This record gives sequence, structure tokens and C-alpha cells, in this order.
Amino acid sequence: MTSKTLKDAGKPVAEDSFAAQLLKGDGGGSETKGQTCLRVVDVSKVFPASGSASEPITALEPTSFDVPEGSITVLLGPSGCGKSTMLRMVAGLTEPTSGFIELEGKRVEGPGADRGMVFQSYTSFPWLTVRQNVEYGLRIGGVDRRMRRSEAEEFLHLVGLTEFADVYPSQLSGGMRQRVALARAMAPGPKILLLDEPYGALDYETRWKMQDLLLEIVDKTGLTALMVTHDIEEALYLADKVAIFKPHPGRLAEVVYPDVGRDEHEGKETLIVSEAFIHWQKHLLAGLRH
Ligand SMILES: Nc1ncnc2c1ncn2[C@@H]1O[C@H](COP(=O)(O)OP(=O)(O)OP(=O)(O)O)[C@@H](O)[C@H]1O
Repeated sequence: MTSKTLKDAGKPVAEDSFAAQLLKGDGGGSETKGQTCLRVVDVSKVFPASGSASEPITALEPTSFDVPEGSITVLLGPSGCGKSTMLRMVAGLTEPTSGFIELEGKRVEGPGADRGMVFQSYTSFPWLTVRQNVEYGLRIGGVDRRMRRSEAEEFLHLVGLTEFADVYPSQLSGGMRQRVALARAMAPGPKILLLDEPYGALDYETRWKMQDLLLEIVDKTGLTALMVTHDIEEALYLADKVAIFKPHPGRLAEVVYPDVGRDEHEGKETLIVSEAFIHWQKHLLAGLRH
């Protein structure tokens, strides 16, 4: 894969910094690819009856899947099939009704810095500059000022925002704000990135650029990502593994490994009209409809 944003990724960076480890490929990437990063075992979620809901709502029936290290796994499905609920349980923001979740063998029992989240709505603090936003998680984690600064520089470079370090998020476009969110989520050194429809509010062109950026980051750093989308094209473009969910009640219907031959194409233009891509598009569409 060609690397635009990360073309200088090999340049020297602060010793022992998380960014340095990632860019040297010590972040868990190719060597460990194929091992399990996240395990979801028989996880269900039932919301109790309350207010307008006279009956409990089964958001998700018992669901099991795993997320291989250094890969992108996508949860795909229509509205209301429990994708976001699943991601929130992985994030530790909501407790499962049954089952359990393990991240690198450790039970998830609440939110933690080992998971970095990116949402559709821009999640940066408007009163902090771009740099301060990226430094925020490091500050909370007790990283000293000098190290914070150098880590933030590296992550800003990684997402192509070096020149915008001292502006406020309100001065940026939607795509750039999502770059800030990505850098901010990566800076504390999570084991996995959790992305909930991160590009849903972006126009096609910007979305495409952000998809390429995510592919480049995962490719370069070996980070693991679990992403929610309802967009089949996006799922196929990004995913090594796709878990197809269905609604009423929310449940996991099928897990596929769509081999669309991404590496055989220069970019998305030719990939999305290729035979393999269209084959998988039909497969996922049928999977969602049946
Ligand atoms: N806090 C909550 N209380 C009650 N019901 C909820 C709550 N959160 C989600 N639900 C219900 O759980 C079901 C699954 O919702 P969820 O948001 O996880 O689906 P989704 O697939 O992510 O859909 P969307 O793409 O629209 O966000 C829906 O019926 C929803 O109304």
C-alpha cells in the first residue's frame, strides 16, 4: 500500500515513546498478527423496561466473536441491530447482561486507556487546541510535559495535522476534526481502537481519505481496530473481517473474511469495480437482507 501521510514514518522519534514503538513496528503489528486481541464470549444486552418502554428491550442476543491483532474488524448491520451497544460494552461504557469480554486476556470491567474511542460526533474538547486535545489522554495518564509534547507531535504528524497544532477544533473541517479524534484516541497507546461510524457525517471524498488514513495507520503501526458501520462499501474497503448483525432482536448473523484483493489495486477507484469486490458486495447485501 502506498503511504502518503506516513511517508516520513521512519524518521527518528523520541526514544521509548509510544509513537516511536508504533512506528518501529513494535506496537504489536506484523509479528503478532493473527493472535487474538479481543474476545467477545456469549455477550448479550437487555435494557430493562423504563419510561416509554413497557417491556425490556433485547438490544443484542448472546454474541461471540473475536478480533485478530493488527487487523480491522467491522461490525456491519442496519440501524437497531445492536452494533453500537456491542461497541459500548467493549468500551466498558455499558455492562453486558450476560457473557464476558476479554482484551488481551484481561476481562473488560469498565472504561480504560487500553481502548481508544472515535465517535461520529466530533469528540474533541472545543476549548483546547488541537495539540492540547491530543495531549489530553497523556496528561490524564500522568505523562510528563516534555514526553507529552513529543508524543503529540508524532501523532499529529501521523494524521497530517502538524501545521494545525495550535488552532482550535472549531477552525477545522469535519475531516480534520476526525483526524484530531484519531490522534487523540491513539496517543495514550491503546491496545485497540474502537470506531463508531466515525466517518458517517463526512462527504464521500473526505470519507475516502479518512478510510485510507485508517488503512495506512493500521498497516504502519499494527494497531487493531474494531469499527461499526452500516455501509457495505466501507466495510469491504477496510475490513479483514466482517461480522454481520441483524435487528429485531439484534444478533450476529454471519462472520466473513472478504478477500477483495486490496493489495492488487492502486486505490479504491479500481478496487470497488473489481469482480472480487462486487462479489463480496452481493454477498454482504444478501447477508443483510435475508
Ligand atoms: N440505553 C438504551 N435503553 C434502551 N434501549 C436502548 C438503549 N440503547 C440502545 N437501545 C436499543 O437497543 C437496540 C440496538 O441499538 P443500537 O444503537 O445498539 O443499534 P445500532 O445497530 O448501533 O443502530 P444505529 O446504527 O441506529 O445506532 C435498539 O432497539 C435501541 O433502541
